[in-house]
Amino acid sequence: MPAREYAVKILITDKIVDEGIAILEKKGYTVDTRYDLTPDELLAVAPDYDAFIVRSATQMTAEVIAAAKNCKIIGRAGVTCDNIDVDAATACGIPVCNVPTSNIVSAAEHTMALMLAAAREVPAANASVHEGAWRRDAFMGHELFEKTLAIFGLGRIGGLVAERARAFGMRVVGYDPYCSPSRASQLGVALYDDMSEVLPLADFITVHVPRTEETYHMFAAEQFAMMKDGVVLVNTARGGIIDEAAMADFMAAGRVFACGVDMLESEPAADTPLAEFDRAVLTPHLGANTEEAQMRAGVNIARYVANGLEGLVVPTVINMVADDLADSVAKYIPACQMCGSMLAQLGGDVPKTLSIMAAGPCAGDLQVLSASALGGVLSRHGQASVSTENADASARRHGVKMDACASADSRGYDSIVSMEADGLEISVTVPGSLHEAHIVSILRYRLDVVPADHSLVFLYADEPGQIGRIGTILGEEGINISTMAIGKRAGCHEVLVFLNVESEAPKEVVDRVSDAIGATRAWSIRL
Ligand SMILES: NC(=O)C1=CN([C@@H]2O[C@H](COP(=O)(O)OP(=O)(O)OC[C@H]3O[C@@H](n4cnc5c(N)ncnc54)[C@H](O)[C@@H]3O)[C@@H](O)[C@H]2O)C=CC1
Ligand SMILES: O=C(O)CCC(=O)C(=O)O
Repeated sequence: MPAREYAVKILITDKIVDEGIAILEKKGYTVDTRYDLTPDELLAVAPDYDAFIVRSATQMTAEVIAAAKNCKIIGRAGVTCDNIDVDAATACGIPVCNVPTSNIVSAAEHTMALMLAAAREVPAANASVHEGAWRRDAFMGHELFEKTLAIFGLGRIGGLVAERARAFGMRVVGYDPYCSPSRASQLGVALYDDMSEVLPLADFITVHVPRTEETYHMFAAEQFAMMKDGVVLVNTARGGIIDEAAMADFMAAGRVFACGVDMLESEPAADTPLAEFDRAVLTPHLGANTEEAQMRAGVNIARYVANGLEGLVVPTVINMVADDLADSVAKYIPACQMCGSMLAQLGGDVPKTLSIMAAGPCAGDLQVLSASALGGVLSRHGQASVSTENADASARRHGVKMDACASADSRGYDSIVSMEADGLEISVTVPGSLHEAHIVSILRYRLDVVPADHSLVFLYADEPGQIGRIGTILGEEGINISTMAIGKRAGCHEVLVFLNVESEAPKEVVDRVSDAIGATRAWSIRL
């Protein structure tokens, strides 16, 4: 990264995981965490910051955004950006990005938890036992098996709920005017065009639509009147979609058996009419509150915000060009940047050629992968910001001839990107949802390593005792090895050792190791 003239400051106003904060601090940003700012305090400090990271509690109003004169990006560590005035940000030229798949599994699982808890009166039964009672007859619940579940909103979370409900043996029907019949049929959901046709069919109803003008009080007295007696409703989407007062009336009348509600109309709030019902299972916006979702959200939003500050491609910008980039491509952006940076360090100069070959779902946007790889290559040579818009011009300016192609051979991985710069090769794959890039081949030596900030790479003859020599010298020099991977290449008597080290090894140390093991090549790599 080029030296900065002033401290770039990031304000985080809702708690994200420490791992996310560490990513930003490692890049040299000043990170302030202020989790209890009042709206007025936020307005007052807004001009001081280059970037903001929020979850759902902070209101990034038009006024705050206008005050944030130095803001270059706003990151939402979650899915929904309805607490950010996105139009105001767009008008100010500020990209807003999110992590759209970070918490969807958690939200879907919370939906199932609420559905089961409501159907079996788990909270009330639990409370009674805590009070010393043993009232088995008081709690007679309902099975999910062979019941009809109506899902309103068949997007990311609605789709995951459909899969889970089918595993419980439920019949699943749905209403979503924007869902294609083929998606519904893939999900095993009978799709209806009219909400009023669906309501009388359902034993259970779950809501997964955004809160918009169209969906506000989408479930009001008129809709409750169309539902089956004894229906169970779940809302983990947004408050206000269900009219709480109407639902309370139908619960009081015994027409609604129970409900599970994660999102109240005004948040934070305990003054809902639902609070008086034991069979109203209420949680304080916990859909995304799992270790796993928060790790994905915090780590990935930190990476995206850093990208935005460095002028690199931000895969999940919702108000500008990179909108709607599939997660399968998005997670390869930092991976390609990292490999580009490694290739530039292996080659020692800007390469004359840079070829990208991608296989699997990541091949869905070769332009983005190429721009990211070039960004990594050029970050070592004075140009930090490469986007899809300026990639061609940047390549021409630096004399890099680029090409990219998709391949049908993903070598057994879900997706893989192989890149070659002047004949030097690196292949990377990014399994799972934590976006951890694994190098699976360097210079055609096969291995599996997640590179750290500092690493050492040696090529040497495969003879007994070599690893011991390396370890001894690094130990003597006070350099701790955190991980080690050995790469082999068919028919080659040399091996490649890749060592992640906890601090940068000075050149004299690298030379000392090289001499001791007779290395034919040695590199010290910094990411
Ligand atoms: N409880 C929590 O912590 C969390 C809640 N959420 C909420 O869950 C909801 C769903 O999120 P995603 O599945 O990621 O969104 P998504 O955008 O993938 O899906 C929303 C679906 O609703 C459909 N839809 C829009 N208007 C509709 C209408 N009038 N009638 C029926 N369908 C309509 C859309 O076509 C789309 O398929 C959002 O409201 C989001 O804010 C998301 C994450 C965590
Ligand atoms: O934990 C959060 O930030 C809220 C999650 C949420 O509601 C969302 O991502 O839309």
